Amino acid sequence: MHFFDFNLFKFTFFDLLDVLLVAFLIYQLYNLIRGTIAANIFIGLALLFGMYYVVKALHMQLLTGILGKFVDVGIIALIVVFQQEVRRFLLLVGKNASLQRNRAWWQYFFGKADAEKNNYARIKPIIDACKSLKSTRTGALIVFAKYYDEQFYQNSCEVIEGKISKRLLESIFQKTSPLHDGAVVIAENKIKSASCILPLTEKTDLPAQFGLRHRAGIGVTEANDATAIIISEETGELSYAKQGRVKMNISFAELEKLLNKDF
Ligand SMILES: Nc1ncnc2c1ncn2[C@@H]1O[C@H](COP(=O)(O)OP(=O)(O)OP(=O)(O)O)[C@@H](O)[C@H]1O
Repeated sequence: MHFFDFNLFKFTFFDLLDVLLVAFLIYQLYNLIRGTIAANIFIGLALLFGMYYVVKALHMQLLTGILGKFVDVGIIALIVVFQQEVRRFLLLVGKNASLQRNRAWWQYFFGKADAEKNNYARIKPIIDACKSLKSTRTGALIVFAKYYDEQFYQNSCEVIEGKISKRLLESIFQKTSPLHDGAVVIAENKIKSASCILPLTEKTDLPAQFGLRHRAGIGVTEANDATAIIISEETGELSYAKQGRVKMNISFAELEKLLNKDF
């Protein structure tokens, strides 16, 4: 009689790799949906799947039949329900293999000082504009898109295609400007568009003072490979959003560091 199957405990290097990769994917998934409404949906679906296997093991025919209908369309339902999260996940995976990254490594080894000098020249007008907007308590939302998705941005934006300058940014966000409502999108080293209406985050754990501007600033970084500076009209505070998370009340020195890294 066969009591114990030692083959069950054969653990190869690839099994270990398999477990580590699954753990990594679950961790990334957790990071993506943490604090969002999707986390509740995910728990709901996990319970449904769990229940299906329990009732199946207990041979409860009727419930197994009903729950089985949901489980059968499992992967398609997951993709439909988590459309935004799947998009963000794929962006995250793709970003690490992107040409932009490889160029950054190249610069790291062969031309760091030069790259930093150029970068400072690029970000200075943005920092100067933020200083001025903060001092006048002018609300602003500036998005830095790694990839300018025409379909995503252009539907709701005014096309600008202008050189990045302090005065242009100030003029756009001035309260009497027809373009001041909405976000400015910077990509390909240009102010691509202004007055953009962006998707709002569905996060439920944000500070009470965060209104639509902050929600839009966080939302765009969830749906796209982008970061965003948010200047509050109410308090003049600067926040920085990246991958759906937000750093509040940052200083200009911090902003410079963040832009140096992300822009
Ligand atoms: N979907 C959106 N996309 C881009 N900008 C938006 C969007 N919704 C609102 N805004 C901008 O946010 C402004 C309203 O900001 P609101 O007062 O609700 O935000 P807030 O996060 O509390 O910021 P503040 O501290 O500046 O008041 C609008 O005038 C508009 O410019």
